[in-house]
Amino acid sequence: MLELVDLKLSYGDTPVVTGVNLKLRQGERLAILGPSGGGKTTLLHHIYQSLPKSSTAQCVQSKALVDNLSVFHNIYMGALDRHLWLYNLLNLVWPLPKQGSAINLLCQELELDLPLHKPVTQLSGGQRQRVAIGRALYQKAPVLLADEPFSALDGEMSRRLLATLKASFSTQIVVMHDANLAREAFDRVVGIAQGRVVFDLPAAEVNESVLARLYKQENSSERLNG
Ligand SMILES: Nc1ncnc2c1ncn2[C@@H]1O[C@H](COP(=O)(O)OP(=O)(O)OP(=O)(O)O)[C@@H](O)[C@H]1O
Repeated sequence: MLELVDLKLSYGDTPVVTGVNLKLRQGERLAILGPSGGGKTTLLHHIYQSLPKSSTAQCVQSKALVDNLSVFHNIYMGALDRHLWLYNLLNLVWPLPKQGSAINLLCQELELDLPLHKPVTQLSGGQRQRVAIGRALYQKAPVLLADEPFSALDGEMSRRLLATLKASFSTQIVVMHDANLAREAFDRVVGIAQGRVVFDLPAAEVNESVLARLYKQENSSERLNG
């Protein structure tokens, strides 16, 4: 699907990702783990830019929802590319019943028992994350790219939502912090620290010592900076 060869990414003069080699395959569920600030979001953004938009759904961090819009509008945004501008405009001004019922159903699946007209500013962190997941599901594309979609959810709910995502996306690339969930629910895990790939392994081979090596990179960089 996509091969990254010796990828380097920077913000201005500051390198953030260095010498990354990764083969991303169709039909695979890949989790990206690693210490904070290691370059996971930057890498995911690059992957998103490199894939065809028509086949890729993006689940943004919940802070990227449009605050002054409702649950309905934030989820409907996932469908904007599927419809003509006039249809989109009508829906945004006066939601059509067909779209209302589809989004209502989706909210039930996401265990979001809320009025669809509620502004997302009035939601909890976990509810906002599920609205962001809803928007990605409403894009109806085969490939999911998600940035920490479960960080504000409890483990049991994350597992139920992972099953929903599995049924909807044949290919997944998900940045996450929960190593246990990554090992349990994904085929392959890539560890990124200080902008480099520390490991790229089948999920079953990611053991405690592999994880310790990944997070040790964070401590050593903190020591250097401190
Ligand atoms: N827009 C930006 N401009 C300049 N530097 C940035 C920008 N976004 C991120 N960075 C820096 O790039 C580095 C990598 O950030 P990135 O968000 O990719 O890491 P991350 O692994 O996703 O972190 P986290 O787990 O905390 O979300 C960090 O040092 C961060 O400060």
